[in-house]
Amino acid sequence: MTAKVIDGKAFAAGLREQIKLQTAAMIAQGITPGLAVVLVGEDPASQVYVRSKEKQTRETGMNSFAHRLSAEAPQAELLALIEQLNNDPAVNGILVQLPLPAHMDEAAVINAIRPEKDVDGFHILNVGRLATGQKAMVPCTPLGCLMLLRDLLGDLSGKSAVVIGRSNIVGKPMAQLLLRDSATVTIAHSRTRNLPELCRQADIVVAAVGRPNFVQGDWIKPGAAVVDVGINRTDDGLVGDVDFAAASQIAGAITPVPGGVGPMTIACLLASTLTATARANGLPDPEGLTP
Ligand SMILES: NC(=O)C1=CN([C@@H]2O[C@H](COP(=O)(O)OP(=O)(O)OC[C@H]3O[C@@H](n4cnc5c(N)ncnc54)[C@H](OP(=O)(O)O)[C@@H]3O)[C@@H](O)[C@H]2O)C=CC1
Ligand SMILES: Nc1nc(=O)c2c([nH]1)NC[C@@H]1CN(c3ccc(C(=O)N[C@@H](CCC(=O)O)C(=O)O)cc3)C=[N+]21
Ligand SMILES: [Mg+2]
Repeated sequence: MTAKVIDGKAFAAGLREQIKLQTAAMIAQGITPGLAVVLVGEDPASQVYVRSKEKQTRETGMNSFAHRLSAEAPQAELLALIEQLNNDPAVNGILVQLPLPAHMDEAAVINAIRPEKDVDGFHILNVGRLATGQKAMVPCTPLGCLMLLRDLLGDLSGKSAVVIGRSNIVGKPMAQLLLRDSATVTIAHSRTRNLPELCRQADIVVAAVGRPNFVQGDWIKPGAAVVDVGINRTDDGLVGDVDFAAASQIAGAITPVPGGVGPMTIACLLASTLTATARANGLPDPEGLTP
């Protein structure tokens, strides 16, 4: 059997078209959504992502505000910038690119963002809202994965899902979203004992590990949906966390790397910026862009 290769790049392009239309409708009402992206330091990969975010933000008709701080900037300088953005009515969304330099306290920085403008969904209030089933800003990567899975499978109710990875930015919120859709969710991590067996029972496997080709083909249940979040730079180029060649012989559907989850992350960031703008202006949530 050969899996359907899920075209995240095309799905994301379609999403951006919808966002563009809804942004135009908002601009016609005198409201232009604005996204501020803050980059601390000169990490080359982060610079690439930030440039890509700025470009796509502008292409959808939103305002993009970029702020760059040196790797040595004191945390107080970053907190002062966040406070300025919190109070700027033209800024509806704030993203502070992670990771931050080691001298900064990531949680303190994230929690300084006004939760309504926290388009990453990393603020403690949004984490708690998601966990308790309240209206929240939802992390972009898991939201993108959820959209792909719903599009592929329809109702996720009763499906068994294994999420490999328990980070605050991918694994945990992914598990929360799947649980909210009534999937039966197992979260695996580096201390998990019987990972291949757990995966073999799963209708859905989401891999967010950060190890190239970690998930083996024979871990996959025939016909299962495999979502590969991993971004690993190797001598063979960019590869995911799943052994794609092997897994795509067995899975029902699989996301490629690149061209799978990555483009969805950025499209969902724009979707969340539109959602934040709508909520800030007392408008209904945008159609088809919230979980
Ligand atoms: N496509 C996209 O848009 C995005 C891609 N990424 C990519 O996704 C990947 C994961 O990112 P992130 O969540 O931040 O990574 P983290 O490093 O924060 O988390 C990795 C997780 O994998 C677990 N893990 C590590 N080794 C094993 C193992 N041998 N068996 C089982 N679990 C293991 C860790 O377990 P433990 O907790 O026990 O250490 C941890 O929970 C990375 O490749 C990253 O680049 C990230 C964000 C967005
Ligand atoms: N505050 C914050 N929010 C984030 O969402 C965030 C972050 N920090 N730090 C880094 C990670 C990583 N991340 C990616 C986004 C897009 C691609 C992406 O577009 N990937 C392309 C390939 C890009 C390439 O060629 O390098 C693809 O998979 O097709 C990947 C990874 C967001 N992150
Ligand atoms: Mg991490």
